[in-house]
Amino acid sequence: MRLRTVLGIGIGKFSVLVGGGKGLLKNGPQTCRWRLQGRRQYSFLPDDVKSPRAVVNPDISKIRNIGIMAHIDAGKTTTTERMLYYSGYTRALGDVDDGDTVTDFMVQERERGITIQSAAVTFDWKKHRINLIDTPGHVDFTLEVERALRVLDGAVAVFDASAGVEAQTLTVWRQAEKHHVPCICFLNKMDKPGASLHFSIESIKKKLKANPVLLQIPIGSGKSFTGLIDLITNQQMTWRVKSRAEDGRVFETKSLSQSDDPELLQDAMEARAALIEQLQEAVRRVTLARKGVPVLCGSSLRNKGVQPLLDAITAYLPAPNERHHDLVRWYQDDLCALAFKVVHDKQRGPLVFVRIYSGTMKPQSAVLNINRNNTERMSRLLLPFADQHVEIPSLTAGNIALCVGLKQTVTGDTIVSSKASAVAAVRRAQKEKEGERKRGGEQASLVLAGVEVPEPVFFCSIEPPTMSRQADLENALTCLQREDPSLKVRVDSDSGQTILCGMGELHIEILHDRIRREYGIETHLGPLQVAYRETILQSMATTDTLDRTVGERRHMVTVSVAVCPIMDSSSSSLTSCEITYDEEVEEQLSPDVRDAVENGVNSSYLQGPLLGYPVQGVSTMIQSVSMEPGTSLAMLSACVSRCMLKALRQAGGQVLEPVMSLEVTVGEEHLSSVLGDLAQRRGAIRDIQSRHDSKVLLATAPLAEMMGYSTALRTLTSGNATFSLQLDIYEAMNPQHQNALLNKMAGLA
Ligand SMILES: Nc1nc2c(ncn2[C@@H]2O[C@H](COP(=O)(O)OP(=O)(O)OP(=O)(O)O)[C@@H](O)[C@H]2O)c(=O)[nH]1
Repeated sequence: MRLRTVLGIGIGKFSVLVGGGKGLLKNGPQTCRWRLQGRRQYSFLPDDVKSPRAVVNPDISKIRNIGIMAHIDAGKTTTTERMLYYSGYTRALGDVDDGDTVTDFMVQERERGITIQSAAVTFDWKKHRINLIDTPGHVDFTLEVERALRVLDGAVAVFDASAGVEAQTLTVWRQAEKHHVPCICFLNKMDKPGASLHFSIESIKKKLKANPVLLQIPIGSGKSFTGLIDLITNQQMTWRVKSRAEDGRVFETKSLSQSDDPELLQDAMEARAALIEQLQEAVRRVTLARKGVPVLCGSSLRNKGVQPLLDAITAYLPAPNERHHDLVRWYQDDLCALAFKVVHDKQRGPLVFVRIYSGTMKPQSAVLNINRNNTERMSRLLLPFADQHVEIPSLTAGNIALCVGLKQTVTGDTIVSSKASAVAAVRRAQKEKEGERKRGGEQASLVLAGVEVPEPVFFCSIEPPTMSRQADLENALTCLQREDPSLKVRVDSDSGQTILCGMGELHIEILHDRIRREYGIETHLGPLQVAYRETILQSMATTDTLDRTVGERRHMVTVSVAVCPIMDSSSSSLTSCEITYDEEVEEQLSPDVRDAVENGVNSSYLQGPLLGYPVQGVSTMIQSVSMEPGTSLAMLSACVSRCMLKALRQAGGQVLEPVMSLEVTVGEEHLSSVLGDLAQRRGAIRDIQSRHDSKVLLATAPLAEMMGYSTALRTLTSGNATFSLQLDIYEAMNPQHQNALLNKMAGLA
């Protein structure tokens, strides 16, 4: 039978009948049984399924804003589902493979069994409020993880214990490091035959360069994995689950040592309690300082180890007031919040997720968006519970909320209560930072750092079914862009076509699907193309003169520019272009003329001379500008642009192509065919590692050669391989491949 996850709406009571050593827990269609065997039984599931309205609103020290992050398929969603179940917020265990989980509520997520957008849920666990964000593992949705980490205080990194650290684990770990987010590691899938505690711990040390603090060891392995020993409390926990149908709510704990002398036992217990407290405090300090990461194990799918993980979240991860957010302290008790995600709701319009850093948020109030310098009215305030939201009267610092009514706010914006409170915060900041105020930094210093948006590597044209739907398509794309800053949309100046730029094949495919389902527009996508870049190989100086008479007016201008390459091939981030001036020229030019010159240079950077791709890694020096009186600024810009094109052409154009790093996990028997295929894709093998009976192949390959790789790999290995692909670097193409590309683009090949 397919179980459905129902939230706490109109729910009847569980009835618990205990008799003759047997328990029976009834819950509508589900019935769970357990047997009492004279040992203590723990069940944290309350009698009722709780409504998200019932979430406790504790002191800030008892709030945990955490994210769940991992490589794709490590089990984040399954773990989150168990957390909601054991904390009493769902009445059935959602299953990603059945497509009925709470947090993967998008149709595409349920169909594909993957997380695409990070979902937020709020629940409580032992008097703590946990605001949890389940983030996607697929590399195409990395920005979702980054956005979530920006506003979290702690994270749980979930591992497949048979695979240890995988490619995307490394990426998300680095993101957590960047935002100084303390982490706990959860070694999931301990029930898999290849699961290994030792292997996983070693890979955490070696690949993440982290210091694992092992808090539990598993009892049994693979199919015989039954529970854990808690190394701090010295207790063993075993889950009496024989089949998948049993839900693991019940597990037993027994003390490892017993004594007959009650007095001695009492003394020992007290001493032990003091020791444990000290130890726990030490583990906590180490975790918060990111000097070590607590490691726990379990199997979410088999319902083992999730309750101790929840305990560890409350014990070791920081409360919001234990994290140092430098920029917000100037607001003191005034409202300061960061918008970290926007979703579009058909009925309610844009819903903005915010993290409140200070002060209190209330519905029916006006707030100031510092980034946009405008005042907006928030109509309602909601508590997120996946796609179900609960209206609340107010929310205090340290929490995550959903705002209705903010129409202009986008991801990365800072929201405060009023202009007056922003000015007061500036004053406080200035007082504190007296003497070291940065140039023009007043406003900027109050804006919380936004989120870095990665460069899209793929693009394709998108067309509505008929021109009459063009406006609808534009509206859909505007909404989708507000939700997803990694989607870029532009209009091709030559063809007039609308172009989508995204992070990968899956990203574009999902967007296409969402436009169809959510906005009812059947669009046509052009072939997926690689986002190349252009640069130059050598320095070049050129002069150009424009002499044109328009009507009565003669426009005459002569400019000289020098371009030179400034390529930094050591990083994947694109080296932006620069504009500099000869000293004497700089002094002569008025601000208007400078703007016109820079417009001309920048427009030439947008479309390179070879194939019309954006130019990067070029520094331009303006050597001279001489204009006859009466020449317009538009003509000046046009002349600069033309001169730049000439200079870039003469400097020898070079195409840069995105090169991806690739990790393929494949059974030994298919290794040679995967290697052979990669050689044909201009792949370069960096390393081949052994992992149990599989091989892990680390390689780089140009993105242009990796189109449709998932289908090719599935065919080559009969579906027995997984891979992940992410941008490594933009690299100069060799002359042979560049010529082939130029011919192809010119329609000659
Ligand atoms: N054997 C085993 N399988 C598990 C366990 N936890 C999850 N799985 C399975 O692993 C697959 C992926 O689980 P998910 O919970 O969707 O993983 P995820 O990390 O949320 O995946 P993405 O969000 O798509 O990155 C599903 O088929 C689960 O049933 C576990 O403890 N043991």
